[in-house]
Amino acid sequence: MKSTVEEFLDLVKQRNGHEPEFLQAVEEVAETVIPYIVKNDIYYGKNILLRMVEPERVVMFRVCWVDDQGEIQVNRGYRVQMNSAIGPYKGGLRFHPTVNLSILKFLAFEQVFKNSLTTLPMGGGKGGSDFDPKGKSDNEIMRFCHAFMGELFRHIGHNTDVPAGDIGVGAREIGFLFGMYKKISNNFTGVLTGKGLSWGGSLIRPEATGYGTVYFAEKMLETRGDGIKGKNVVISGSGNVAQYAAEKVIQLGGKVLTLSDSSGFIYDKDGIDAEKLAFVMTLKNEKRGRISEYLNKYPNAEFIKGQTPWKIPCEIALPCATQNELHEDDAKTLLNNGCICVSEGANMPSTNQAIQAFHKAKILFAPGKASNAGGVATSGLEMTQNSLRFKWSREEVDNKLKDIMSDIHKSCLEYGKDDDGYIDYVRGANIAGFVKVADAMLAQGII
Ligand SMILES: NC(=O)C1=CN([C@@H]2O[C@H](COP(=O)(O)OP(=O)(O)OC[C@H]3O[C@@H](n4cnc5c(N)ncnc54)[C@H](O)[C@@H]3O)[C@@H](O)[C@H]2O)C=CC1
Ligand SMILES: O=C(O)CCC(=O)C(=O)O
Repeated sequence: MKSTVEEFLDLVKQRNGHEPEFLQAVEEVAETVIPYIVKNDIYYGKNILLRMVEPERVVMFRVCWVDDQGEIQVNRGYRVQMNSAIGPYKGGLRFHPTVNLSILKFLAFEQVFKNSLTTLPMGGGKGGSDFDPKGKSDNEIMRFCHAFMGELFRHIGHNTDVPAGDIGVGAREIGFLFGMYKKISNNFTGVLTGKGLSWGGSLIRPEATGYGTVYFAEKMLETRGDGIKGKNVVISGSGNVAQYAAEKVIQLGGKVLTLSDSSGFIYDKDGIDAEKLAFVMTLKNEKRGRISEYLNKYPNAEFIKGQTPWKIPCEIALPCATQNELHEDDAKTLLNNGCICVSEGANMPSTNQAIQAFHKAKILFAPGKASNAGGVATSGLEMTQNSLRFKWSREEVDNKLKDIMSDIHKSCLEYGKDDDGYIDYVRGANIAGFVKVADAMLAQGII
């Protein structure tokens, strides 16, 4: 006899068989949420999860632009508007050659649960393009962003859908996208978040995802009477999330040993301190160089080509680069080396098999939809400030961010505590995120 979870996943597979990342994200949710639905009459028999895996709308469009050599380039643009039951669609834009519908649907699906967990009124969406920003001039980036917004503007709005950044989309790109939206719509509105401080942006938004990931790790460690201070921390990535996760770890007295990019990782056994991190920020955000160039300035560090950093012994691991960057073998290596806490800064960086290994060893493990929700939460705070035509101080936003991460942690405890006291943060986050969206969908009827 097939279980309800298997039957559900078979159906989702029939419809989305060619979308492996999306199926992986759905499987992780279904395994914890379906048993909850079965036990709760108000959700049972209403196909609520089946409705949630179907995007409300998917927009796919052509993006034509001219490169510096005068050649016409053609890319594909997308916006997946997944669920608007609790608020306008909200979620980032990713510019990376690997972008396709499977990746964006997994990200949009995760975003629905994550945004629900933030306690703020935001639905879930995600978008982007297969455009590769690597090696492009600022003018090419600008022309691409303008062309992309030339179509996307029809589908977004401050009460409809509010995009932001993700991989390959940072402050520079948000500026170009916002400029074009404002020009075509003749409207200065909070239609994007991650804006510059002088034109509607919020303090702490650039830091928020990385800081939030570390605040969440602290909350988890607190449940065991522990903290970040004095811990060895291994971080992957060297982009927005990794940089500010590293900054917060350093501020809290932890030792950051690694950072990475798609070419490999650097291992600095003396620790990456504030000065070294400032060098990485300039290298990555301004010079747009490779992480291996760290050794030009700090030759005592090592560069390990083509590998992820999980074999470096640590107590805390923060995967902050990309999806499926931490496999079952990596999880076992981390565990054998004494890792006690994994807080995901990236979206779905650990495979489902790696998560099982962490759960089996009963270490602290937080899925991205809980631990990296600080970024979108602070985007929600940016939207609030835009609506109020007001600006909160750095300290005010940071305190709100801390409170939100603490509330997310409480929600995970409410739905994720096992009989033996172990906290299954995956189950906790999935069910807490589901309940709020499902209740709104039920109240709004079959639409
Ligand atoms: N920026 C934000 O506010 C949020 C980002 N995230 C997630 O965090 C992760 C990182 O995003 P950002 O730091 O914003 O992007 P970013 O563009 O600033 O940096 C991406 C980083 O990932 C690395 N990377 C990309 N593809 C890789 C690959 N195939 N192998 C190894 N490294 C790779 C890049 O070298 C870079 O260090 C993504 O999973 C994103 O979805 C999650 C929540 C919010
Ligand atoms: O700030 C936002 O709206 C998007 C953040 C994001 O893309 C994410 O949480 O994965």
